[in-house]
Amino acid sequence: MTEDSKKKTFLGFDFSTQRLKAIVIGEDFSVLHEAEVEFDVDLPEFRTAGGVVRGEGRGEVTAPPLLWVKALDMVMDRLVVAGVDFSIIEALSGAGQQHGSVWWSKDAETKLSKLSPDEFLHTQLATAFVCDSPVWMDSSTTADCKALEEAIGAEELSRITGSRAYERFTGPQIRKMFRTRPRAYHAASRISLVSSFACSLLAGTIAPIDLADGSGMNLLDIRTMNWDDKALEACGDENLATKLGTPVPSATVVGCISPYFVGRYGFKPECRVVAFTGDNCSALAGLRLRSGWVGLSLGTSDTLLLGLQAPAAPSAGHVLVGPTPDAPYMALLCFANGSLTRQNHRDRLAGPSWEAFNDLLRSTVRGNMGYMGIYYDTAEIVPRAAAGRWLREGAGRARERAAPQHEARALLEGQALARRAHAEDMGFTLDKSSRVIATGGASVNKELLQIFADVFNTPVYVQDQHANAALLGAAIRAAEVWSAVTGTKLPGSELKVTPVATPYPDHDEIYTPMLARYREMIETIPKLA
Ligand SMILES: Nc1ncnc2c1ncn2[C@@H]1O[C@H](COP(=O)(O)OP(=O)(O)OP(=O)(O)O)[C@@H](O)[C@H]1O
Ligand SMILES: O=C(CO)[C@@H](O)[C@H](O)CO
Repeated sequence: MTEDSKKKTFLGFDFSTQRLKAIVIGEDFSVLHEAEVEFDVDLPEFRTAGGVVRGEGRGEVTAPPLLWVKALDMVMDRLVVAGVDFSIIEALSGAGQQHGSVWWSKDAETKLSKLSPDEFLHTQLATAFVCDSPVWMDSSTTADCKALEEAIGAEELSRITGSRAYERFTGPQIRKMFRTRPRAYHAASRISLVSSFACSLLAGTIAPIDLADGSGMNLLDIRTMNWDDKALEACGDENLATKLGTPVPSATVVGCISPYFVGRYGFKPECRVVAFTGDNCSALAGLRLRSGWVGLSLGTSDTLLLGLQAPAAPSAGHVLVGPTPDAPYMALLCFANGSLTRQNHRDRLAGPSWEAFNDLLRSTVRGNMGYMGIYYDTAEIVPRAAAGRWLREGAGRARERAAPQHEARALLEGQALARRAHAEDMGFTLDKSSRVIATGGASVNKELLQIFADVFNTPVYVQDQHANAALLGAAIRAAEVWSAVTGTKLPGSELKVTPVATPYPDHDEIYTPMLARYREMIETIPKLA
C-alpha cells in the first residue's frame, strides 16, 4: 500500500472529571477504537473520589496533575491493547474539564522537550508542577470574585468576558493563589488550563490556551480575543500575561506530536496536534447543533449548551467564544450537581444499579404525588448555594426523607425543573421546532430523558455515533482542522440523531405548576453570599 492510499485516522481525548477517555475515528467519522481510564478505580494511589480531592478549606476541590499524566500513560497502553495503528493517525485533539488550572514549574518546558520514550511520562514529569490543580468544583474563591467584580464592575466584567465572576473560573482561582500562596504563584513559570496542559503533553511543549476554553476564565475579552488588562491586573501581577501565554483560535495546529509518542507508540512525526479545548466547547463541536437545538450534557456536571452568532453579557450563566466557525459564540449554563449526585442517591435509595433505580422511578407517577426535592451534594453553581438537601410533600410540608421511589423521582424531577427554570432566566427559549440533544454518561438513561422531555415540553434526541459528544467532538475537530490545513477533502458524515423521549400530552398540567413550585422553593434555600 502506498502512503497516500492508506486509511487516515484521527485521535481524540477527553480529560474529564472522573476519567480520561480516548477515541480513534476514521475518515467518515466512524468510531474505530476506544479506551478509558477511571481515576478512582484505575489509579487508587491518588486517593480521589469522583476524580477530585476535597481540601481542608471550605469549598476547596483540587486534583493532582500527575494523576492526569499517569492516566495518559495508561490510556495509551490500553489503545495499544485495542489494536490501534498509531502510524496512520493524521491529527489529534482533545477536550478537558473547564476552568481548572495547571501550574508548571520552571524546568517543565525543558522536561517536556526532552522526554525519553523508554520511560513513563509520569516518572519524567514528577516534579513538573508546583501545586495541585484547583478544578471546576472548587467554590472557595467568593472573596476573589467579589474583588474582581468590584475592580471592574459586575456588568462590565460580564460584557467584557461573557460572565460575571464565578468561583470556579480561572481568574478568581489565580487571584486566590496569588493572595494566599504567593510562593506557588511565583514558582510557576506558566499556567495552563486542563485542556492546554493535556495538549502540552502530546505536543512536547507548553501549548497555548484556546479562545473557547480561555473564555471560561473571567480574563479574556470575548470581542477582541485578547486578555483584558484590567482583569489580569485584578487577579495577579505584571507577569500574569506571560504565565498565560497568547491565546489562539480553537482551530489552530499547535505543532506536531512530541518525539516521545513517535518513539514509544509509532506515531508518524508529522501527526498534527490541534489545540485542545474545554469539554463543553468540544461537546458543542461534536453535537453540531442546528438553530433551535439545545445541547444537554449529562456528565459529572449537567450543562445546557447553545450556539450563538454574537456575543452577549448575561447576568447569569456564561457566553464563551465558540469552538468552530459555525458557532462563533456559545451560551453555557452549568449545574454542579449532575451525575455524581444522581449516582450517590441511586446508591442510597436503590444500591449500585441504574436498573433498580429506574424501577423505583417506574413505580411512581409523573408529578410524584406532589413530592419535590432539591439535592445538592456539592455546592451548586446555579443558583449559588452550599450543599444541602430539601424535600417537600404535596401539601408543601418539609420532610427529612420519603419512600425511596418518591425520593428518586423528586431528585430527577427537581433537577429537570431547575435546568428549565434557570435556562428560561438566561433567555434559552424553546418552541415547537426545538429539540434537546442529550449527551454524556447519563444520556443512556431513557427514564431520565423522559423526565427532561416532559419538563422541557420538547423531544429529546441522542446522537447515533456516540454517547459522548465531547470525546467525539475532539476527534472530529482534529479531522476537520487537518482537512482545512492540508486541503484534503474528507468524506466526513452528517451526524445523525434519534428521538428517545417525547413529551406526554399531559406534561403541561403536571409540570407547569411544579415549575412555579420549584421557583418558590428555590427562593427559600440559603444562597452563598
Ligand atoms: N444508566 C445511567 N443512568 C444514569 N447515569 C449514568 C448511567 N450510566 C452512567 N451514568 C453516569 O454517568 C457519569 C459519567 O458521565 P461522563 O463520563 O459523561 O462524566 P465526565 O465526563 O467524567 O464528567 P464531566 O464531563 O462533567 O467532566 C457517572 O457519574 C454515572 O453516574
Ligand atoms: O464547570 C463546568 C462548565 O462551566 C463543567 O461542566 C466542567 O467543564 C466539567 O465538565
